[in-house]
Amino acid sequence: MYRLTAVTKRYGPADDTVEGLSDVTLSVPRGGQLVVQGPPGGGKSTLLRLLGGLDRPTEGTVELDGTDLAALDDGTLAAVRAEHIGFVPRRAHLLPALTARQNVEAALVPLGVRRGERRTRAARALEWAGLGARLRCVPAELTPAERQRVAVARAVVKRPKVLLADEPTGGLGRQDAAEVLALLEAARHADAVPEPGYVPTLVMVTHDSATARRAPRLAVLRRGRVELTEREGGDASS
Ligand SMILES: Nc1ncnc2c1ncn2[C@@H]1O[C@H](COP(=O)(O)OP(=O)(O)OP(=O)(O)O)[C@@H](O)[C@H]1O
Repeated sequence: MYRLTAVTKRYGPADDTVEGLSDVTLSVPRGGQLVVQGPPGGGKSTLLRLLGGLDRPTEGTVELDGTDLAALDDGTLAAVRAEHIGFVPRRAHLLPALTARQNVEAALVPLGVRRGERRTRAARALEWAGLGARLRCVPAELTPAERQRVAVARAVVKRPKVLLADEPTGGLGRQDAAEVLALLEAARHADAVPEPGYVPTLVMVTHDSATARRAPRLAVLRRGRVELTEREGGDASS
């Protein structure tokens, strides 16, 4: 469960600050879903960076399952990120010399998973992502949409508590974008994921209006301020 309490993030020197986020309070239950929208500069990336422990708030607390991320030292925070937070960026950023399978396996190395298990889990995650026939391809041999699906598999394979996606379909055509979004949403359904019984919390920045309409929770960020809409039935009906 994520709980943000009175979170403000300021950038820049004291005499010339920009507020990326202003007094944001919200929570997302374990296994729940939040879609984030808003105009350019509204604070979406700032929010994701704080949720992902990539940055610390100027004021307020960002708690993941009761742990205040900002109170952790850098080493502990890095370990929490490696184990519990799966991030899908705008562009896949795969390692060009490695195959799709090796790219996915790489997410398990910091967790000390042995090689045989890494290979099995990476293959399973890629099969789940519809890339069972592409395991041995290097990124240059994959389409942009396939590379983005590898990025989703790489985030999911370690069974993180949370999946964070920052405009994961940027630059993709309509059909490809819909497939990547469907994959991310599918990751929340225990029967569809490669790891039985695993349901991550999903926070996703997307401009896709159909995804926003389906989301049990929608946060619109304008000038750092949040407007939250929760749909009746919440995550149960999603
Ligand atoms: N590292 C930084 N240094 C200074 N100001 C920053 C920094 N990062 C973000 N900002 C400012 O904080 C505000 C929110 O930016 P943020 O990138 O979070 O918005 P966004 O909604 O993700 O925008 P976009 O859709 O354009 O990516 C903006 O005014 C931005 O200029």
